[in-house]
Amino acid sequence: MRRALLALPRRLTGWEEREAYALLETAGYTVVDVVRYRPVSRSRLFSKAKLEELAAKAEPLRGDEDARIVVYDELKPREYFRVVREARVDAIDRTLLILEIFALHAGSREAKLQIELARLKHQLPVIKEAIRLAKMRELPGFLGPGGYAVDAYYRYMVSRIARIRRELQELRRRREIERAKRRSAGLPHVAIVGYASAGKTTLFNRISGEKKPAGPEYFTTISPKVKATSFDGLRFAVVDTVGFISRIPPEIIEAFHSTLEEAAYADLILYVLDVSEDEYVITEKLSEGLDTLRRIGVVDKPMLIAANKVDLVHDRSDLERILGLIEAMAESVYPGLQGVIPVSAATGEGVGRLLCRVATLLRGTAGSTC
Ligand SMILES: Nc1nc2c(ncn2[C@@H]2O[C@H](COP(=O)(O)OP(=O)(O)OP(=O)(O)O)[C@@H](O)[C@H]2O)c(=O)[nH]1
Ligand SMILES: [Mg+2]
Repeated sequence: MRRALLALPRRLTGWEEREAYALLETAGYTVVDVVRYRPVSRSRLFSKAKLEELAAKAEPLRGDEDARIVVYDELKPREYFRVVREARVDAIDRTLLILEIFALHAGSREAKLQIELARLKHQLPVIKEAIRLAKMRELPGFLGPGGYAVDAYYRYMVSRIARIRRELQELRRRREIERAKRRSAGLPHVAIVGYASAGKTTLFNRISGEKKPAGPEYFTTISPKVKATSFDGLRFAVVDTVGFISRIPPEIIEAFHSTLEEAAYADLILYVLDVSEDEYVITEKLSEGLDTLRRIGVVDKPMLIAANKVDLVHDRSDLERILGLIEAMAESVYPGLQGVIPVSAATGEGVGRLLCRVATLLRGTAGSTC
């Protein structure tokens, strides 16, 4: 495990803070100390005093190449250099933390390239700032003398970004051809979406008979998985996608466009929601998720909500109330909602009924019995 000093903004809610710790753990960090702060302004996160506190707490990490200060926020280049110069420990922000996790799980060439692209785009302004500082002689010795090395690195990054973009375009074109082939074979598409760790892959495996990895960590699934399957004589393709998290950084939204894009092309959205969590968390995650979908252009496509992990909810009247709440909330913001169905992807409870509803909606027949 790598050691981390965590800098947490005070505005986070309880579950967002738990999400922060979960992400750090998934990325392989042990948090050795925490600094809480209120940003001074949009561009400046830390006051002078806060910076000194950060540096003091980072002291034990000095000299440890793997250790990081993790600023759970957006770290602007100037602020990055302030932190690193004061604390003398390298720092990453929330976006880079998420990219580190993505890198751990990226299997396909496309996923790897997308992560590299997102990382390069994130680093570019930092390198620009390094060039500026080197020219002002404020950053002696950074990446070699005189800033020439930095200049060369900057040019390398720009050309690498262009190369990756071209290769990604080619991969995307191939994916479109694949998608078109599946379509001409007449297969309707069902995209499974939802928050990280909601149980999307577990449901995908159960529906498709696949054995893709599922687990309690965040972002077990990075690139989309497609499998043709059938229910009640109807063949369809089911697609597993990357999970949502709160406030997805814009770099990642773009980089993972192709994964989420599957949802935009699907005939039906299966939104997996973990209903074993606190009521407040469930509704927050639902509205965040619907927001993310809206941003990729999914606004009124038919959607079923799979209220998952009902095996963990023991009080049935509690469950009824939560299901009602989810339905009311989703209906008020998402016109395409076709129902909320309680399931357990783990035990299989309710999955038959869910598939019956899926088949009915895909066939477009009215008056179904499920
Ligand atoms: N008790 C219970 N656990 C479940 C159920 N469905 C999934 N899980 C567990 O929840 C965890 C997350 O499941 P995944 O299927 O990996 O979730 P995911 O949504 O694909 O997660 P990411 O790919 O990381 O976004 C795993 O530990 C599963 O075993 C369920 O119905 N009941
Ligand atoms: Mg998954």
